[in-house]
Amino acid sequence: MPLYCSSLRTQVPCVPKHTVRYFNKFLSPNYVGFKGFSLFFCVPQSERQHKVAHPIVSLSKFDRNYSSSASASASSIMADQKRMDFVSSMESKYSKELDVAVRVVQMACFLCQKVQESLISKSSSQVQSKDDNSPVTIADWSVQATVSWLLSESFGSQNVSIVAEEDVLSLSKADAAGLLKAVVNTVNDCLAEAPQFGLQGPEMALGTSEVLEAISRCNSNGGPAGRFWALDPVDGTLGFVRGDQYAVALALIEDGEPVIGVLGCPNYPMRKEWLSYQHRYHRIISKLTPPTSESWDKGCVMYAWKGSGEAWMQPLIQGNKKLVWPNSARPVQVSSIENPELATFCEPVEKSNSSHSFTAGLAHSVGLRKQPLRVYSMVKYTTIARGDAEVFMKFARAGYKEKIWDHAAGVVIIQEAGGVVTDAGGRPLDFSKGIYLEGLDRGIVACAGAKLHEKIIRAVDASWDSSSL
Ligand SMILES: Nc1ncnc2c1ncn2[C@@H]1O[C@H](COP(=O)(O)O)[C@@H](OP(=O)(O)O)[C@H]1O
Ligand SMILES: [Mg+2]
Repeated sequence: MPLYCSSLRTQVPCVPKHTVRYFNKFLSPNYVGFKGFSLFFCVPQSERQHKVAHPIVSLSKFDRNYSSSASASASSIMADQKRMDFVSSMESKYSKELDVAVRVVQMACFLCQKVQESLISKSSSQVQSKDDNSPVTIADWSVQATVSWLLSESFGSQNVSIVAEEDVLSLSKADAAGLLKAVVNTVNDCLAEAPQFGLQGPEMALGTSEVLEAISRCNSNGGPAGRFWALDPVDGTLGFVRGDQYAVALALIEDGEPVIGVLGCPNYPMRKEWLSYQHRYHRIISKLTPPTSESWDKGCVMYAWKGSGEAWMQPLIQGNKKLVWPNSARPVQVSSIENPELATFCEPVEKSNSSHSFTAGLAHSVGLRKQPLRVYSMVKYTTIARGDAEVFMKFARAGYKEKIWDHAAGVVIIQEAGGVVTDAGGRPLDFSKGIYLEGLDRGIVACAGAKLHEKIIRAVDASWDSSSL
């Protein structure tokens, strides 16, 4: 793989020196036109799939234009300057949060992988049912405790407010002593590995009360003002217990808007065609031909911060390797396919979560010809952001209220990867009204591009009244 490590080091006004950036697209390997800071790796556009990145932040679309527009007018340079100042200020505002969030999600994925292995190889006795009959496992509580503890340690508990899916009610019941013990052990086993992820674990193993405290500290109700984290410790628990796709979703929401999105997808296959296979089949094949330590077979953490114009994907930490930033991160981008005939749409596996018959009708009317790709969890957002599918549609039954933690991280990532996410009325999702996406119009439509999006929104309008939703 031709990789250019540039040692160009010159100064550019208005960009903080600490900001190390990855130059994307516009740079040729021998590029010298932009009086840049430390250029790390510059790879030609044709090598896009092999690009290796990057520090915590990246060049926005603006920056790319800026650098290539030698003939820009004075006024546009001033506008560019403003925009660049804005990007730089946002970078310094969120860089620590993004760094910590990605490391924390890496750790959560590590935890989930271990629990999923043991769930599959043993029995399903570790799977509990919640009041709404959805499954919950040791992993859900353990990830919530681990993320909550690590965020509090990193930013100070007084500065951390978290909205998350799980509570401690069923864990605290008298007959749940075994379950609670397993959660405490799982959390401590995971936190013991914190240095591998560049984070600091506790000096001594956490006790039961500390673990329960970390879980129940995630009791924020969100809202329109201030900062809070939205966490879905294991999104797609059904996929998780079935050995299939699931995600760890962490978003930072500020004044009602998601500003950082991080999605850990431990089973996300690097070969897109594997998404349509039964995961069990993939597991068998992986066992027969195990990936080498160098090959990136499956599992990633995808992340973005609002306004950067970039979304990134890094592999999960394997074995005893240490997470060294940027951990071979690569930029991801939505697909450029606009023709519905060539587009793939994805939707929930469970028809109780989204009407398959309604989306089939929509697909037909807009000319989507391919079989739907049914995927558990927010991995569907990953699929769009990475360009492995072009459309994601979800139409829940009437009365179901979507929760913010099921969407916040994915929305930032798709938008920064170049895609569009709205409700079925074409409006942005509203994360400012508490734990639910209040006012959501009918369903959720995420697309790689505006043209496909528009077609689907129009088709929803045309067929809604005759639907049974
Ligand atoms: N009846 C329902 N309608 C729509 N979504 C539902 C639902 N019941 C559960 N969900 C949500 O769908 C998620 C699973 O998504 P998917 O269907 O895309 O795999 C669940 O998250 P958890 O698995 O975190 O509980 C849950 O939030
Ligand atoms: Mg969920």
